[in-house]
Amino acid sequence: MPVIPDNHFLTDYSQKLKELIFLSHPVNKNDEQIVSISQEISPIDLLVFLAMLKPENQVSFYCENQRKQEAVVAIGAIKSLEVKNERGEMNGRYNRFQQCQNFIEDNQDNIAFEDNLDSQKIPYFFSSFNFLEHSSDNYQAFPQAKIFIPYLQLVKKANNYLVIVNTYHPKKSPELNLIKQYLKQDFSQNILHYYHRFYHSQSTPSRYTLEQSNYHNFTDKVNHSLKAIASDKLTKIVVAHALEIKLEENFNIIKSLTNLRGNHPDCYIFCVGNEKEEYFLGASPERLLSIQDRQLVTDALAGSAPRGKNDYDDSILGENLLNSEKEKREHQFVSDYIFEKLSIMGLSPKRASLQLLKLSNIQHLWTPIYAEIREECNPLEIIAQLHPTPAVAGIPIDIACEEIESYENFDRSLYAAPIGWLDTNGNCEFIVGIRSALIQGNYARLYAGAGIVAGSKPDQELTEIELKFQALLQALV
Ligand SMILES: C=C(O[C@H]1C=CC=C(C(=O)O)[C@@H]1O)C(=O)O
Repeated sequence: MPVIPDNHFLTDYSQKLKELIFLSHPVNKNDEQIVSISQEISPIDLLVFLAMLKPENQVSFYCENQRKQEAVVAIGAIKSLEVKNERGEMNGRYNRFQQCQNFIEDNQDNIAFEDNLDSQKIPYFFSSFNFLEHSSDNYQAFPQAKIFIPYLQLVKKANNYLVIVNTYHPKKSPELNLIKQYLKQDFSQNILHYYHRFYHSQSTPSRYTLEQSNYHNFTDKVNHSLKAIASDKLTKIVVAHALEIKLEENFNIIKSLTNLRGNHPDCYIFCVGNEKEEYFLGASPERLLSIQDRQLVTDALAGSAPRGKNDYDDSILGENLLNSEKEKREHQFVSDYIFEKLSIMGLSPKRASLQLLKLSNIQHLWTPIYAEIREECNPLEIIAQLHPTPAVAGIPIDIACEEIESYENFDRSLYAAPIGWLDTNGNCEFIVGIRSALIQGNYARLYAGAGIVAGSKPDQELTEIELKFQALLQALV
């Protein structure tokens, strides 16, 4: 029988653990080795782990795929790299990915693994990139590229839960032994029990004010894009819109993520937090790049329809989507682009047949694309080639990005951008940060976009982005 200690101890437990891991941490002087220790624990909700163990003003990363029963949480940065604005840089489009790759190469041999940890298969590098490699905004919540090794992480694979602490405390030091003892003390029970009290004491935000909806801006942008398409400047462009809302109190990040997870079991639920308690979160159905044991998978995802109110309506909507000449064209641009990019890299990609991806609120045309990785290929090199795909930018890519920059009156930040993790062995999982929002205290900017091709109708595109916003609003407020 597990003994549940009294509340004083429980409060103390997570507090003390945070102190040991984050506060009383030695400063790295001469690029010392990072010592990595791990402990298998009994099951715990990763959001509980995040809520209870993230100290204020520490960076964080969370990504969960319920279908695959996989999730990761990373808290604090023991080592990190930020790449700021790259306008005017030579080869700026690829440089930020290259810099992050260099960071991995410089650090991956500098981690000493204790225990029998199969370190090769564990995410160690957590990363996010802004949609564009530069920005004209004075303030940016997230830099153009960021990669970090965390102090504390939790990795879930099916029913296995592994806590990892990365530290500069020397091997066999008393501090390291103390941390190990703490991790062994019925960790999950201790964290969970106190969390229930914490969670129920949080208020539920309800009322919000719409700071800006300006949907006419969106339809204006669609009309403008249709003209650019008619004049052959572009073939496709993804027009995005930002909805700004304000609450009376701060957004509750953990509750929002819990709601997103409940409402969107087929999506990746994700959240990236910076040192200023600003968060970028969402429920994305789109995988940019997954590599596991040299098997690469990516998604061509474009073309949308709502879900039906009953099975019959739903299958009609699905059939219409599969047979729509305009939606298929919009989709094909994406599929061909990804296929071509992977082929140019010498990866011999293979496409599955076109299918429907049915999500709780929307359905999409979907072509999974597979390839086998050669030894010399590193994941960030592939991401540099793939991002942005025409599912979030357009065709031709460079012209679409120029239009996006000059016509969108907001910074995309991490919207539609690569967010993911890598291990020390070439495995990775990166998603595309769509169906997402930037949260700063009681303010949120929600993002949604729609692909525009010849034949797109502004009203229908507006309905599509309203559907996407609705899903986010339901989770956030
Ligand atoms: C750019 C977004 O979605 C993309 C992914 C799937 C379907 C899309 C579409 O049908 O327009 C978009 O290409 C977004 O949701 O903000």
